[in-house]
Amino acid sequence: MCGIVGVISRNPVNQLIYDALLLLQHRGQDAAGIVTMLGTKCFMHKARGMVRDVFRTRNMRALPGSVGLGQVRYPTAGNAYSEEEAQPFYVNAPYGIVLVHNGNLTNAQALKAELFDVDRRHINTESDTEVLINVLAHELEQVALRSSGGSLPLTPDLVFKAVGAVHKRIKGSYAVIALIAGHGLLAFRDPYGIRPLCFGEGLNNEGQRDVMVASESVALDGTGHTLTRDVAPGEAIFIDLEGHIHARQCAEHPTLNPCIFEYVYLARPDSVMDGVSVYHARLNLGETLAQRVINAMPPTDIDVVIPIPESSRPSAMQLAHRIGKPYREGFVKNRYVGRTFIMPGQGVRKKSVRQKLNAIGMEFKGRNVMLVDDSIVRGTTSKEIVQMAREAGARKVYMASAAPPVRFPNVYGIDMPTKEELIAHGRSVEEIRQYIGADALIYQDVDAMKRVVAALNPKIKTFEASCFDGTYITGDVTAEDFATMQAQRKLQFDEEDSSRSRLALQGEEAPR
Ligand SMILES: O=P(O)(O)OC[C@H]1O[C@H](OP(=O)(O)OP(=O)(O)O)[C@H](O)[C@@H]1O
Ligand SMILES: NC(=O)CC[C@H](N)C(=O)O
Ligand SMILES: [Mg+2]
Repeated sequence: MCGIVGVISRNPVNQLIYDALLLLQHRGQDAAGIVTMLGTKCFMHKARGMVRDVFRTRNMRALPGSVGLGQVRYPTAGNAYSEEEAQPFYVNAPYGIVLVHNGNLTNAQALKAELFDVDRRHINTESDTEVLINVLAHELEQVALRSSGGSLPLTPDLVFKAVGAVHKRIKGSYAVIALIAGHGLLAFRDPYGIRPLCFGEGLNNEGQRDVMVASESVALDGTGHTLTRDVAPGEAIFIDLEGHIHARQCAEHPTLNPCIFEYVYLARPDSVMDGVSVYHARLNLGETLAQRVINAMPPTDIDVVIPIPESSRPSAMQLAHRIGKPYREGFVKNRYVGRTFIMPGQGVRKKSVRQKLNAIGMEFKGRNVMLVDDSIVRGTTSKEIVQMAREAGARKVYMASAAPPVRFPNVYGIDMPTKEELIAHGRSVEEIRQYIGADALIYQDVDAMKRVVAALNPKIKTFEASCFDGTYITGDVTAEDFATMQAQRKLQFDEEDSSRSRLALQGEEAPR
């Protein structure tokens, strides 16, 4: 996941995009970027780091124009430390296109070769987003050329035809926002609806209408926009420079299969995604988890329920309510340390858990505590936290996870490319319990998880839940694709690790 936003307005959009990116910061902490457009000229600033560090006043001043887009990046392809791979990406032909992407292409390497050999386009980074923008550029060029040799204006109809052709070539997950210079803002979502995308409208200070497209509704709410609806799977929305919204279904067989991990962990609880309140989904997960706890042990064995901040709070609260035990805040989160799961590299993640969370002794001393987390992925957080609870004087430390065991790699935009890194891969629940050092470990059930989230929107029949059930919803990820993606990520990790070690030897901090 990454956070993406695009705006068409009649007033400058630099501050509006900045504010929206801050609201999407939880979706990517590694790099941030904004492009604005004045006339047909694009202005770009992007760099590694969090939004507040990337944009200084001088950078904001250099982003004029009333149309623009932005991204916060959580890398799932290519190199986390490369500034070049920060988004937006730009190509100069046709028209001049800038693009931001949330998701992960599963056929990026094959497309890269095809773009070079057949379309005569060179890809200069390891980013799948650079592949995506080049496929879109090529297809736009083709539809423009086919319509009277490119002499006619680029109409929404032609843009939609190009998106239809893009859907046929690229595989995997993608929510995309692109600016076509001199024409407008294009947004589209993959035919499986894996990654989220929504749009809405608002009135600016002069009473004029803005249109905003974003990954999560929280970006619209927080900037004074009203959610119109989600972009449908396979659908494209084209907003022309007058602010008129054109929409068309561009995929042949679209189906809605939102990534269930968005509801578990990725999204902000105050967002509504594909008609489901993320907060409500987490309450429901806490409710069914409570039933699993009751089945596993008498609640009288538990003195207190303690969440592992931040994302597990709604589930832990509901669990406590359901089993009739007090909910207490036993860990304080340092608000200046980001989300550990989306940090690149296991070393930095591990160090960050202790920097981020600290125990309040009185909530643990002599008590049997039930710790609740939203998910256990690599086990980095739970192993440290169980130990911290013991150090704080807990008598028994039980652990419950609002998500089922994460046993399979993800190829659709969550950075867990290899099964070996997952604590639940090849281990029984009892073995995981021993590894994290808890006195009991209770997991959510896969079917119950799907059932209680789907209950909030009857239109959702299936989820992309591959990391829990091993079913890859696009159905076209071959063993070779897996191997290519894993090898490519491993190569990046090795390069990143060796550059970290080199810097450490020189007594310098590795870039973060
Ligand atoms: O088993 P692990 O590999 O440690 O991953 C799972 C943990 O990582 C996430 O927390 P994170 O600190 O990223 O974010 P949060 O503050 O939103 O909970 C998640 O909420 C779990 O606590
Ligand atoms: N998490 C994402 O959406 C990542 C987008 C893209 N695959 C990148 O690595 O930059
Ligand atoms: Mg957490």
